[in-house]
Amino acid sequence: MDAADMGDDLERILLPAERLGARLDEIAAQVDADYAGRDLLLVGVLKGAVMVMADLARRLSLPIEMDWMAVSSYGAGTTSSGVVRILKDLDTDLSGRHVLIVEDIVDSGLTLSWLLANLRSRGPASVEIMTMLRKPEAAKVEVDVRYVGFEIPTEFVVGYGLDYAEKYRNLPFVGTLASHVYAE
Ligand SMILES: O=P(O)(O)OC[C@H]1O[C@H](OP(=O)(O)OP(=O)(O)O)[C@H](O)[C@@H]1O
Ligand code: HPA
Ligand SMILES: [Mg+2]
Repeated sequence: MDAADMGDDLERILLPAERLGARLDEIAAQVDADYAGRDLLLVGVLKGAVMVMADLARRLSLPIEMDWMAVSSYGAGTTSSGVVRILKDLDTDLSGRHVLIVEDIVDSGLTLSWLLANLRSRGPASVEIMTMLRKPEAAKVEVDVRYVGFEIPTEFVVGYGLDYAEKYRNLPFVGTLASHVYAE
């Protein structure tokens, strides 16, 4: 799916695919340097982080493991309920592991602050966060994020894994939707 397939549903492209890829090249180089000589476990947060997890993992030279967690705070809407539920837990025992949580977006920060506390309670050697997008002005709680792709304005965005009512995850770019989409 690309912009041309969206008709008038697309408002504007915030981050084209080339910028996302170029930024991931830089972040992967940093992660490779920071975790050299250590065993790294990437924990992707389903479903939004699927694209960034796949694209980051492929850029790393380090051997890594990947695991997945599904938590939900948004349901089908555009604002966080603040209530986080585990829909799927990790298969991996975190004790003594170096963990890098991979996320598509930190918006209110509620999902990640909850997840960080949850994973830290499992006895890992370290837990850090990589997120492709962050909305600094939307933060309800401050979360210490080690690697940030881009800071974006407080607008609801879709694409590159991010959905509105489960749609638009397969756009290669990050963009905003025309207001009529939300009214339908
Ligand atoms: O900082 P916050 O305000 O908590 O928002 C960020 C979270 O919300 C989205 O997940 P969502 O619950 O929509 O699940 P999804 O990834 O399956 O779309 C997104 O993928 C983050 O996990
Ligand atoms: O801006 C957003 N778009 C899609 N999903 C989200 N989950 C948190 N913020 C967003
Ligand atoms: Mg969502």
